[in-house]
Amino acid sequence: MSDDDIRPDSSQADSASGVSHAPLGNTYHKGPVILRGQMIPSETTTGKLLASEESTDWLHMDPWRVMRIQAEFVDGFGALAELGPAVSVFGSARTPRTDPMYKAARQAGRLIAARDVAVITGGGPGIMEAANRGAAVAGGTSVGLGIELPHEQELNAWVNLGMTFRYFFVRKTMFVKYSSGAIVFPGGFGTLDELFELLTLVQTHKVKRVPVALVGTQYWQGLFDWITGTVLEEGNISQLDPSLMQITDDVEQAVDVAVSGIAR
Ligand SMILES: C/C(=C\CNc1ncnc2c1ncn2[C@@H]1O[C@H](COP(=O)(O)O)[C@@H](O)[C@H]1O)CO
Repeated sequence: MSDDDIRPDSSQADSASGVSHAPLGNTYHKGPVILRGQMIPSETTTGKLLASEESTDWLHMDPWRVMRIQAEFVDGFGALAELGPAVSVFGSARTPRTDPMYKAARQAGRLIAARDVAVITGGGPGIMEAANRGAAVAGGTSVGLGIELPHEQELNAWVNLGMTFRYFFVRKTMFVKYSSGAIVFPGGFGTLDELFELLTLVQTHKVKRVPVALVGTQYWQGLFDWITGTVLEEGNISQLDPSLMQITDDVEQAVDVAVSGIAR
């Protein structure tokens, strides 16, 4: 029975005489609530649902946004729940295909896939494309978790399991939840955001330790020295924290580090 069904209240009817003793007339059932007489609404719930609306302001309000965020979590969890072991590869969206780091990220994707581990990237160009390419060509699972950006961008052509997110924080949850390790290639703010998100969650024990390999000693050493020097000396991190990441130029070693968190 639908929640807006109107039916006579048979408990009030005298079946012998056939005379209805429902002094207030029909009973309107709204879930567990009954309404009679003047309390019966002129519009039904279904009627309201199906009515066309003049204003679409609600589309841009927080309660509706919360529903969209929920939907994004549901779709993400649904798409990735059965992925199996995976490693995230982060790095610049701007790395040209001719750059040695593009080649290195491709190699990383291939080596990760060869270990039967899925590769997860942001699904964009540059390092992301290279890692997806290496994984897909090697016959592996090549995941792209894209982000809706003002200038429309497709997921790169080497993604074989992809989803595009509207919200950065939902997408970042997916990276953290579904990867057991990460390889970080040279990159800009996006890459640094992904690296520090991971390190912060590990440092604060929100997630268990995730091995992180940084590829490119020349690129990362300055940051690492500043962290282990100034940041540590000022007492803003603990002694342990710098060991959460390892820097290398050797892609095979980076893959070893990243997959070391996967129980076999
Ligand atoms: C800037 C350009 C394209 C952006 N396209 C992106 N698509 C998917 N994911 C992206 C994109 N840009 C950034 N990201 C995420 O951040 C990391 C790279 O950011 P960076 O600032 O380039 O370091 C990356 O790992 C993604 O997850 C024009 O080509």
